[in-house]
Amino acid sequence: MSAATPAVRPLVVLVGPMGAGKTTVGRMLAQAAGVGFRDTDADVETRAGKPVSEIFVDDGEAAFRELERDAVVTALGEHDGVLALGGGAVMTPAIRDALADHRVVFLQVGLADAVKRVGMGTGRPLLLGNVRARVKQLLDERTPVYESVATHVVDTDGRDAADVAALVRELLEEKR
Ligand SMILES: Nc1ncnc2c1ncn2[C@@H]1O[C@H](COP(=O)(O)OP(=O)(O)OP(=O)(O)O)[C@@H](O)[C@H]1O
Ligand SMILES: O=C(O)C1=C[C@@H](O)[C@@H](O)[C@H](O)C1
Ligand SMILES: [Mg+2]
Repeated sequence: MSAATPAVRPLVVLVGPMGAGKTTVGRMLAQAAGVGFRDTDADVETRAGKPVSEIFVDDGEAAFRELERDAVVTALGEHDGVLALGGGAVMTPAIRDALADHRVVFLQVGLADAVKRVGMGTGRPLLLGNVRARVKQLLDERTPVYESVATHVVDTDGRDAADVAALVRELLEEKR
């Protein structure tokens, strides 16, 4: 009889809106916990050979969402550290299903802090135009979805990224 191979799974999956700090906090948390960090936006960019903003322009959002779905499902099955998802990943039903028995932390951010953090950068194609209005619309549409997949919620408003990482770390320790 062969010994069962334990399933590889992330220590924690970070979800939340653009500017919540999934990438920034995720990196800090992984370093502090001594585990690897992986970001599905980066995985998609590697696979496509171009930045997310170019995928949206050249191939469209639907093509990006397909690449994202494959990247998330793959990473959930092979990464055992901190995994950050793209801000809109939870809007894909197959991704929500795949998150079902994982530890998922929703990094919550309000409109004012989110707008401050994303600034006027051009790397986020869904924010082109009126940044504040787009962020508000996405927060309104997506907040219930983040809440539905989350096992934990951490409020990041008014906290710097290191404080948020420390809070998530405490939460992971508590659950051991
Ligand atoms: N808690 C925080 N306080 C202040 N600034 C922050 C905080 N977290 C992240 N930032 C800053 O906000 C910007 C966006 O953060 P980051 O790229 O980590 O967000 P994200 O959630 O990964 O967004 P996306 O969904 O677009 O990938 C960065 O400039 C980062 O340094
Ligand atoms: O919120 C979103 O839909 C997105 C967030 C980013 O992480 C990227 O995945 C992309 O810019 C789309
Ligand atoms: Mg990110």
